[in-house]
Amino acid sequence: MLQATNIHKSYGALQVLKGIDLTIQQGEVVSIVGASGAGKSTLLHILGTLDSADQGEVRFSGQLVNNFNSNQLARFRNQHIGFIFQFHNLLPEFTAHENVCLPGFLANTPEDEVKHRAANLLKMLNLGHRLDHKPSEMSGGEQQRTAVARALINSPEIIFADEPSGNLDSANAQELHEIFFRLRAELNQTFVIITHNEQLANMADRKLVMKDGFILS
Ligand SMILES: Nc1ncnc2c1ncn2[C@@H]1O[C@H](COP(=O)(O)OP(=O)(O)OP(=O)(O)O)[C@@H](O)[C@H]1O
Repeated sequence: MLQATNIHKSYGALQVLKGIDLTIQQGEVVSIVGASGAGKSTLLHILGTLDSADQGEVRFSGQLVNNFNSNQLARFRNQHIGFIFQFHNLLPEFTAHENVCLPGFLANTPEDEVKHRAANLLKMLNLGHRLDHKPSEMSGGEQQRTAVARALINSPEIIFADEPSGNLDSANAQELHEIFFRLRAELNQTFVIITHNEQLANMADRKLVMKDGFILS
């Protein structure tokens, strides 16, 4: 469902990605590991259309996104891609339910449908009792699970996660990792996950090791 070909990216004289080829199938959980500075986040941002490559192509289900303008990209991301970052980036003045609803409203999905779906997702992630809580009224694990629900609200084809459990204690990290695999089992959800957590990296269907701008395996 995702195909990246010959991706190159430099920042000034620094060549960060030197020709990455990568294909991700629907329902796969793929982890990306590698030393700090290896280019993992840069690659994830390019795959997720948050940044553009200097050279190479990114296709989703055959559709080339390289030439999309910024409005087209924003719409494409909102409808097809979910993101989870190390820090949840929830809006502090909104409740968990409102935070999850927001990308659904931006996609112009009918309001009732969005609200119903957001509540169901939060319940599915064991947050049925936290719908009306603001981020500051939730634990770190609950905040991150809310971010997972937000990533799922528009039924994305793929979710990109950058160090999703990097800010969690081991019990919450493990719960989050189990959720990823439950979502794959129940929804055939596709994930590409950058992680320094060895357990998560090894649970994935494929573990990609990045070094010096290339994928080693
Ligand atoms: N916007 C930018 N401008 C200049 N250099 C950048 C920029 N973004 C990243 N870099 C550099 O590119 C290299 C790769 O960064 P990247 O964040 O992709 O690495 P990473 O493998 O994700 O590292 P980490 O595990 O520490 O998050 C680093 O040397 C970084 O300093």
